[in-house]
Amino acid sequence: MNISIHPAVDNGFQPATPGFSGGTLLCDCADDKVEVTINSQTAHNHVCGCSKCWKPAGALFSQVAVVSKDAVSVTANEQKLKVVDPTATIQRYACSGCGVHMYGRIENQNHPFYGLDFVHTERSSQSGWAAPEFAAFVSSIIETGTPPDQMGAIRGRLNDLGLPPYDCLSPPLMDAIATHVAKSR
Ligand SMILES: N[C@@H](CCC(=O)N[C@@H](CS)C(=O)NCC(=O)O)C(=O)O
Ligand SMILES: [Zn+2]
Ligand SMILES: [Zn+2]
Repeated sequence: MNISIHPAVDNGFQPATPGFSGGTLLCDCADDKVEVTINSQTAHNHVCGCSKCWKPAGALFSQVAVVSKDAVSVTANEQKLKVVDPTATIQRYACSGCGVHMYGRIENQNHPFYGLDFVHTERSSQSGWAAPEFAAFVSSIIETGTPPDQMGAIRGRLNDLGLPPYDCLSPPLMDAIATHVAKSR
């Protein structure tokens, strides 16, 4: 079976470039592209199988990383951005022309990841971004139509790519969330 996880990982991927300090993300519109400038390297890059994260056509997973919200600014055609689901924890700003999600922001100041934005660095023409490290919300791809009997092969492919599969976030991130909850009690 030919499994396409995501175009940015299907043929392997490069490690981050030391000292890389950011770049620009562009939407998929032919004209008047939305541009988001990121003045920093990203962290915790991963592929996500959940139904809410933006996936390129044909991909089973999204690729998404975090970066300080202070490093993120919309530098062209901001008027095209719309929040996909205002009730979601992550406010995902999508281009109303092409549908590409340009950044996601958490407005709840009590959330463990408050202050971090979610970005898809494959929308950048620069190389040097943080490489993906793991696969999150893997079982969630069933919710959007993947037959359950393909999950063994998909988890195997993720392991082969060096992206250990988890059905929520990775253990270090789950520990960070639990630590935040424990401290807030
Ligand atoms: N099984 C659900 C999982 C959704 C989910 O919890 N996604 C995670 C990873 S992105 C999350 O933190 N979501 C917060 C949000 O979407 O605002 C789905 O596929 O829709
Ligand atoms: Zn667009
Ligand atoms: Zn997700």
